[in-house]
Amino acid sequence: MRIEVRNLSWGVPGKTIVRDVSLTVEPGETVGLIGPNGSGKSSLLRCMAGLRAPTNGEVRFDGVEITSWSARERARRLAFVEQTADTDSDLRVAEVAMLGRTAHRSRWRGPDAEDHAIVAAELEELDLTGLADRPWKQLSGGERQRTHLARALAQRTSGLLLDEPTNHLDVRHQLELMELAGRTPQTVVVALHDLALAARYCDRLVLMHGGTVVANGQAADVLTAPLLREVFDVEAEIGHDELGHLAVGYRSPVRREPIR
Ligand SMILES: Nc1ncnc2c1ncn2[C@@H]1O[C@H](COP(=O)(O)OP(=O)(O)OP(=O)(O)O)[C@@H](O)[C@H]1O
Repeated sequence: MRIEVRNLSWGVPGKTIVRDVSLTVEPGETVGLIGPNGSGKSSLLRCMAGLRAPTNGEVRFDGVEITSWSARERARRLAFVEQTADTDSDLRVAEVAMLGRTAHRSRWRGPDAEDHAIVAAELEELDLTGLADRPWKQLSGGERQRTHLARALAQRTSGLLLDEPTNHLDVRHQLELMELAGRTPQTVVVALHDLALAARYCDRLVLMHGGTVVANGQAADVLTAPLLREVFDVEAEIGHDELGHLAVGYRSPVRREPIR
C-alpha cells in the first residue's frame, strides 16, 4: 500500500499541532518517525489512521482518500497500535489478538478456523503462545505491548502504523519487533525514540519538530550532529558500532540558562 499525506494540518482551537505535513510512504517501505516529545508524531499517526479529521489536507491509501471508507473498511487496510493502547480488562491474550479479525467477518459470525489459525500464528510471531490464556490484567507492560502488536498483525492489513512499539520491550523483543517491521511486506510507519534502532531497521527516517517535517531521508542524512542539536537540544556524536550499525552517542544536553 502506498500511503500519501498531503499538506496535512491538525490542531485544537487556538493551537496548530501538525503543520502542513506532506509525506509519501512507498509500498513495503518501513519509515521511522522521530522527533522530540510533543513534536506531533502521535497526532500525525492518528490523522493517518483516520482517527483525527485533519483541519487541512488529506491522507490517501493507494490513491484513495481515506474518508471515502468506513472505519471497518479502513481497518481491513490499515492497523494502528497506539502508544497507550489499552483493552477490556476481562479479555485473555488470544481474545485480544482475535479483535484484529473483527473487521474481516460479519457481526453475526464467530471466529472460524482461519481466524484461529491467523491468531495462533501471530501469537507465535510475538512469542506469546505460552501466554494465550493469560488474562490481560495479569500481563506486564511488554507483554501487553506484544499482545497489541499481535492484534494488529492479525488484522492482516497492507499498512501498519506503530506508535513507540518498543518502549516497554526488553532488548531481545525490541530487536525482534524491529526485524519484523523491516522484513514484512506491509507498508510501515513507526514512531520511535531510539534513534539507533530507527536508523538500523528503517528504510528512511522522517524527523519532526514543532509539528512539521524538518528532514526526510536516509538515516545518515537525517541523523547529523547539527540537526540533532537544533531539534533535540543535545550534543551528539554520530559514528558506527563494531557491527557496522550507525551509532549515536550523546555528550550532554545543550546548556540552557539556569532555572531560578
Ligand atoms: N487533543 C489535544 N489537545 C491539546 N493539545 C494536544 C492534543 N493532542 C496533542 N496535543 C499537544 O500536541 C503536541 C503534540 O503531541 P503528540 O502526542 O502528537 O507529540 P509526540 O511527538 O507524539 O510526543 P511524544 O514523543 O511525547 O509521544 C503536544 O504538545 C501535545 O500536548
